[in-house]
Amino acid sequence: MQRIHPFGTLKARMTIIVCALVFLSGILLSIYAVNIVERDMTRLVGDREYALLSSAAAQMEQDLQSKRAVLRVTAEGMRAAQVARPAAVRRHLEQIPSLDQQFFNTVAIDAKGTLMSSLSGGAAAGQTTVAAREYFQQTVATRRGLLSRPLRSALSGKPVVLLTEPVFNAAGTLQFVLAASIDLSQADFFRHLDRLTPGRHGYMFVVTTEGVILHHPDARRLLRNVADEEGGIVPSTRQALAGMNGWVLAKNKAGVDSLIGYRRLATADWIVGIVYPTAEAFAPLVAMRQRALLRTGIAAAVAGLLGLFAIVVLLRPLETLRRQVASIRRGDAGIDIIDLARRDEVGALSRAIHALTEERARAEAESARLASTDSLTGLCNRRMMECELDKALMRLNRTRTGIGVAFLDIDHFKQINDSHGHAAGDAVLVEFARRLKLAVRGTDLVARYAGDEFVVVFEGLYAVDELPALGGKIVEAMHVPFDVIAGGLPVTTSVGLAFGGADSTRESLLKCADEALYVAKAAGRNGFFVDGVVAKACGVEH
Ligand SMILES: Nc1nc2c(ncn2[C@@H]2O[C@H](COP(=O)(O)OP(=O)(O)OP(=O)(O)O)[C@@H](O)[C@H]2O)c(=O)[nH]1
Repeated sequence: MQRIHPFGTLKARMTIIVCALVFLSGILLSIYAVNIVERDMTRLVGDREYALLSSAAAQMEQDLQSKRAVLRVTAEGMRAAQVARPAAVRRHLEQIPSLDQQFFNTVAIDAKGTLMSSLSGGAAAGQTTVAAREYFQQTVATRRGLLSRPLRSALSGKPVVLLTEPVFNAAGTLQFVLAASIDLSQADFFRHLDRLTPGRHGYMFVVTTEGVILHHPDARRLLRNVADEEGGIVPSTRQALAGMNGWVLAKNKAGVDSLIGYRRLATADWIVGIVYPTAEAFAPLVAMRQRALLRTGIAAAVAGLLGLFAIVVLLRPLETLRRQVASIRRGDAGIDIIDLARRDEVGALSRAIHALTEERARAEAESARLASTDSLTGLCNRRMMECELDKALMRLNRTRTGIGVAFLDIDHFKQINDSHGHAAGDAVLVEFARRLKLAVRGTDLVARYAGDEFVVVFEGLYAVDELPALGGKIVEAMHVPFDVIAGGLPVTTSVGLAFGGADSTRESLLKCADEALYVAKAAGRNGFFVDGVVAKACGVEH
């Protein structure tokens, strides 16, 4: 039997396909589920960070408001007290402790832009002028306080932003301008932001809407404009400068994938920002994805094993059927061992195999019959006769009896054909065969040898003396005219008979019978002749 490669079996292929499908669908499902969860979680984390950012922005806004309020109240007090001279101004400022708490420094600048007094000392009053500074000019022009652009302080050299407040006299003439600075390099003002710094590598920053950096963990970047920096503005910051509030997933300036949020203040042209590297922000998500994929893989492997087990169990009847067919082929068992009662595909296959085997057996029997039968007369053919004669000769050893062989030929059969046609000749052959069978015992073997020649094998004879009676019976059986043409057709036969024992062969017996037939023919036909018994040769006349 042809050996099947282990991976070529239906079982192996089904298992591989089932495992692959389970694994693939498991992985795809888990990727799909993880993606949905990740999308929601990302939104959740982004919204949470943005909420923190908004609260930090609100806090910063409140800080600025309270600083403005302190400065405005100070200016109001000075206007009400008609404070005008530098010394009086300085004294007044020194009496307000919240100025010191809220600001890095507070200065008074006269209407011409000359420094009148500075709370923290520094440059000498009367010698420093800020007339050219934008914040001073705008305050004078608008007669209102403002929040300046970030700048480097002329007094301290520090990066600062200034809050200004004009002080008028009773007639409404500008007396001087109060300018209070916030030191951008001091963490104090941005403490709310820094408290909210996300993770280990995240950071908060503040830029003006023009892109100037007010607060950044890298202090060297303070007062730089993001547009002037190497690499230019990252796209998300460009959007924020254009007015976008919200968060995005994008690369930061260093090229790190990050969650980046922006929140613009309502009362200042400032934008508070947050940068949170995604590797850190979504670390739990990454861990969750790995866990999910690992568990899916394990589940798929278990499902595959269960699938294999199920396939092995389900295909067992097929294996049983294969074994049954193999043992039927070897001849160890009959066709009946196949279970035909199953109600599944294996049952259908069993029934098909059973039916096929039976059909084949029938066909073999039929072809064996055809191979051993003469199709016209239905008698055994020559081949079958020779085979049976051989067997009969072999049996003689046991039975210790003799055997007789009769060789027959229809007399002048050619004339019958020629005179009455081939069909009539066939009909004569059929009738001749029928009569011949009736003339001998049912146990005798009657065969058509060839054309109009027939052979009869008689078993169980004891002596050659028995043959004349048999020959006579045969010749006699043909004497009634054959009913194959109107009025009947006289048909006679000549018979040669031979007797043999255990030492005879098929060839010798047939040869003797044929020779005896020749004698019978020569003697005038319509009679028989027994080989070796010349005295008993006799003609039978009609
Ligand atoms: N109709 C028919 N004729 C057959 C068949 N087989 C052989 N024959 C014919 O049978 C004839 C046999 O003739 P022969 O045996 O030569 O001689 P015969 O006419 O019988 O003369 P004798 O044998 O000498 O009496 C031939 O003409 C064959 O063609 C057959 O199946 N059907």
